[in-house]
Amino acid sequence: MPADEYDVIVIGAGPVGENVADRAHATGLSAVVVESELVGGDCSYWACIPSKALLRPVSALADARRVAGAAQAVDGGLNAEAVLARRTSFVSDWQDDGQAAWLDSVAVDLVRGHGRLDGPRRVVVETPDGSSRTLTARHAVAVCTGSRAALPDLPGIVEARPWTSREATSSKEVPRRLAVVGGGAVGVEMATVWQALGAEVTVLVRGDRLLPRMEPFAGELVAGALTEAGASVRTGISVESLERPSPDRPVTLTLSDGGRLEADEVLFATGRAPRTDDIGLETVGCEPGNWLTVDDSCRVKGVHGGWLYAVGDANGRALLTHQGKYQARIAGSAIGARAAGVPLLETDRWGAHAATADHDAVPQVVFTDPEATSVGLTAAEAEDRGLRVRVVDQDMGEVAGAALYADGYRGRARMVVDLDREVIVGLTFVGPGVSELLHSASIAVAGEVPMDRLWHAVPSFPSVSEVWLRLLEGYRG
Ligand SMILES: Cc1cc2nc3c(=O)[nH]c(=O)nc-3n(C[C@H](O)[C@H](O)[C@H](O)COP(=O)(O)OP(=O)(O)OC[C@H]3O[C@@H](n4cnc5c(N)ncnc54)[C@H](O)[C@@H]3O)c2cc1C
Ligand SMILES: NC(=O)c1ccc[n+]([C@@H]2O[C@H](COP(=O)([O-])OP(=O)(O)OC[C@H]3O[C@@H](n4cnc5c(N)ncnc54)[C@H](O)[C@@H]3O)[C@@H](O)[C@H]2O)c1
Repeated sequence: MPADEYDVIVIGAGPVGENVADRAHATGLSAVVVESELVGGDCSYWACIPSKALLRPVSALADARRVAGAAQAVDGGLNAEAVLARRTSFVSDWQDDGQAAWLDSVAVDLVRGHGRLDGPRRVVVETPDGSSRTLTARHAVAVCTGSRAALPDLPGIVEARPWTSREATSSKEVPRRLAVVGGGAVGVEMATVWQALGAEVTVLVRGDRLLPRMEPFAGELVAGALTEAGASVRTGISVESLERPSPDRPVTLTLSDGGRLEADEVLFATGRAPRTDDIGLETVGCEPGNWLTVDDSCRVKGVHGGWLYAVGDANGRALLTHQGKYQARIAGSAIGARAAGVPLLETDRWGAHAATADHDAVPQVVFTDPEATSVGLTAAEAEDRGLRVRVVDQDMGEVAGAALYADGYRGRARMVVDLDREVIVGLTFVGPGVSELLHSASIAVAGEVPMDRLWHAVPSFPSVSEVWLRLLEGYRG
């Protein structure tokens, strides 16, 4: 085989690209990954890892403060310098040697540079030294190029040099005043961090609540906690223009209610755009710049020969690392099976080559204090799908394990049950320490465990997980 011919070419070495290559290689195929920045992707250096490294000290301190006896031992706030240093250590000071070595250890080749499709099964890489290298794939090319922050087109936004998620997770200084635009996961997590590190934070939300994709009480509890921590959360308001007279001066936002807000930095946490605009999609009959539409094996629809895959953020199905890695496991094995000429792929619902969970069982933990977690459908989404549901709510403060976990525990849970199938289709837990509870809910939802059988899954006393018993009792009456 000539040196630059592989069975599989992966464009983008984020967590998803790494996993597609590894899974395809595990089926006996040769694989190469093309990466233009750092092996490990946004997730490792400017998203999940640094944000969680910054958030963990916030919740650890808050947890201690909520337990009499331990609270008395806490006599100060966070040490911002140490928190930022911990973050920097978790991102290996933005060096990717460790992750590049991992690729090597699983026998996946790495080509550094910007990859672009150049017709069917061909990728041209513009390498850092300005030369180009052509790779050809015998079986498949997987686009795993991720997403970037989407900024609204507002007057003055370029001159304002706003923070995106990249600056919000990598800043080495705490701004005195930070305006956060957007109340999704990035907005609330970063507001939590920077407020706790000493910034004066104002969150500007154009809708009526934070975390609009979750049950309404999630945003309400997180907004309440942010406000108690000293942040200002303003709903029903948007930014109309920005003005920063010079880079070293504050930025002034003009708001939709006619008011103005001055800040030292402004973070736009207003969603994501696919990195599919400059990857040669036009050479294979696809429209550049869009989320790539795929089937459940992550194969791009409408491409002759079925050799092009899009996995992870690039397909827009669920912008989460764990969900992208799940898709990567499915796509990697589907590529392997197709290459081996396996006639029937298991593409039915919950089959080995179908990313069914993307539709019905996407888990998410928003690592604010309190944590906001969910899997499956909200009550409103279930009703939109025409399901006949029963909703059971539970105040988590009434659960003995929760009361022991934190004095005055505040949290809430909601279970959404499909009455026709007698299975749970959605679960939401909001409260301190609930992130580790979520996987039990994912198992119930993805496993479609019957309500009658869940009755036999006994949660330990006195743990926070006894909320399960309360929800099931509420359902059975
Ligand atoms: C602030 C923040 C916090 C988050 N926290 C979480 C969290 O806690 N949990 C969670 O599950 N998700 C979280 N997410 C979402 C998560 O970061 C993404 O879902 C995940 O990074 C997607 O992985 P990916 O491999 O598809 O893309 P990426 O991680 O973006 O990787 C794509 C890679 O492709 C490379 N690339 C792009 N174009 C080319 C090209 N033409 N040639 C070569 N290489 C290219 C890029 O350089 C990059 O390395 C967070 C997101 C943000 C912004
Ligand atoms: N812990 C986690 O799992 C985690 C953490 C961070 C990010 N993420 C993922 O990363 C993705 C991106 O997060 P995000 O918070 O940037 O996006 P998002 O889409 O979740 O939220 C963006 C918010 O900004 C609002 N918005 C959009 N344009 C606006 C404008 N011009 N003015 C004011 N508001 C505007 C939207 O209405 C939305 O509520 C999400 O899909 C999220 O799941 C996950």
